[in-house]
Amino acid sequence: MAASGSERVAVEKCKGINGLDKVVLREPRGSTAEVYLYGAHVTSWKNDHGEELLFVSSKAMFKPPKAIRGGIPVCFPQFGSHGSLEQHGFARNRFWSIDTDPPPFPTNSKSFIDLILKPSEEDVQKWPHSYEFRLRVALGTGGDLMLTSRIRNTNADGKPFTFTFAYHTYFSVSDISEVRVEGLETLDYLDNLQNKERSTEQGDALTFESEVDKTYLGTPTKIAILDHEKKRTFVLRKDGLPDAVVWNPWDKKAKTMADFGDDEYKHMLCVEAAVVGKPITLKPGEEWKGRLELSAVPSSYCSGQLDPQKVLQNS
Ligand SMILES: O=P(O)(O)OC[C@H]1O[C@H](O)[C@H](O)[C@@H](O)[C@@H]1O
Repeated sequence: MAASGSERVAVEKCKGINGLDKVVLREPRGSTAEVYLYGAHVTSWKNDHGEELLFVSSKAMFKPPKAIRGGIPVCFPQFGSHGSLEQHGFARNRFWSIDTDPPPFPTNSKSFIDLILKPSEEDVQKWPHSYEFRLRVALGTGGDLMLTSRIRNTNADGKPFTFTFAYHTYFSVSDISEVRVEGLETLDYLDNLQNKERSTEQGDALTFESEVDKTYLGTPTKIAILDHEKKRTFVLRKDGLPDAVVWNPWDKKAKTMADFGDDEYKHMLCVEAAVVGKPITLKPGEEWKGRLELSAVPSSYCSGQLDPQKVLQNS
């Protein structure tokens, strides 16, 4: 996959913070992404101007067994506290391997990496199942970031297993109070701050003025995050991931988190493509696929009026 001559290498394996292995993806026009093998964790996604699009806390530890605070943690086999396992499952704090011989999987990107996670003996004690979890991280021409998870039940005892899942994406935003999220209006959600009580969202785009931790159920495949100050819109497209979690800890919770700066809540928003409401069950031999595609586009802002339909259609 190495490019020749003056071209930059599309996929480079190197050492990251604290000597942890990471992979750098580069796309010819200049976009980049970085993935740590620890957690198969995307920690950076930059556009062709070199601007960072993901939030990673200045206090993130990059120290196993703590998951990295920011970027895109992968939550599996459990999202949040929806089950008896540790919060968000264990995939985010396991060492993944590079999958040198992945099953055929078409791509038109030259800049991608395939990672794989299989259970250790210790994992089997916690979750008594055998599986192969393959994650492909790819940078498209134009700089889109694409994550595809393929999870296969390889149980030899004939038993199915059930899981919940999320790509826990931390977006970098200029100022949380200037941000709107479109695509989740009028949907039902579970309010994680109210014992997962079910409510219905109002008709307006979401805006933020306090702590939020909601799981929206059965969302459209496209969600937009509009950053007015940056004049940037993130567009999430998802497949196989019906739900979306929206999280910002705000000031009080921020202060209780050792790996998160007191004021950093102003510059991040998590919008997480997820499967929570109806967990996935796989029989032995069956495979599930969940795909997330992120793009960042300049947003037009005319005299205080953003037409949500236009933003969603044009992107
Ligand atoms: O601190 P973590 O385990 O990484 O979780 C961070 C957050 O993740 C999700 O967004 C959950 O909905 C929140 O309840 C949780 O606080």
